Amino acid sequence: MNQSKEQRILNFVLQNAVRGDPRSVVDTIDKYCSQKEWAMNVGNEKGLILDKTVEEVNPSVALELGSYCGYSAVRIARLLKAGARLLTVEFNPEFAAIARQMIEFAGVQDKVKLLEGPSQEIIPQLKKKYEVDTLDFVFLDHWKDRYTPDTILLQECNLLRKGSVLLADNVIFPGAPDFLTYVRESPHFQCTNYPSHLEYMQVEDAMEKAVFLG
Ligand SMILES: Nc1ncnc2c1ncn2CCOCCNC(=O)c1cc(-c2ccc(F)cc2)cc(O)c1O
Ligand SMILES: [Mg+2]
Repeated sequence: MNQSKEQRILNFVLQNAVRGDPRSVVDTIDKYCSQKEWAMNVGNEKGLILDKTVEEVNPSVALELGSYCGYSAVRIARLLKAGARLLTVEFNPEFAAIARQMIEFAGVQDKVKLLEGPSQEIIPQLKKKYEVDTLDFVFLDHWKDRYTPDTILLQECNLLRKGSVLLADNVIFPGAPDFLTYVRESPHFQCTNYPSHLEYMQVEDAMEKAVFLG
């Protein structure tokens, strides 16, 4: 049975990156996906916006929706302080298996817990099953039409506190227009837009930061 693109990305990392070095894993995925096969990692241009936001927030508990191959989980985890943790949620079992191996190879497995399943099932379990009080940082990078319902669900589950930061990928391409409207019109969020480009392409994209005001 021929390999999936995601398996080819993982194999390229296993053969070319440095085990235990998150930066080399991130750079190696970017090298493969810019030169050989496009894939929906957040990429380096938007990745720098992600890095700056994570450094600014310095989260103790972070959530990622949409792990894919683990690129942004590795990118986020490498910046977390001792004792901080990232929960990353992936719906697709093949992607989850690849992401687990990517996280392990990068050496950030002690900081990252990958939860397999749809976000709308996992989010209500975070407090009781995964011992989360509130989330300091949330990276939204899953189905674009889940951004709004899951932002509402996070509030309903009391998982946000005054100052919790949401950062959403792809608000221009593929686009999350209802999410932009929702957070920008809500009195509970203070929003900032970061224009950028679609990973590995010269197509306009952007990230939106939404700070929960309580
Ligand atoms: N836990 C969960 N619960 C629910 N759903 C879940 C889930 N975990 C995963 N999923 C499923 C969705 O996962 C992937 C979502 N990401 C994208 O679709 C994406 C697409 C493009 C893109 C595609 C084609 C183009 F031509 C141009 C750009 C670019 C990006 O940067 C993207 O992030
Ligand atoms: Mg994305």
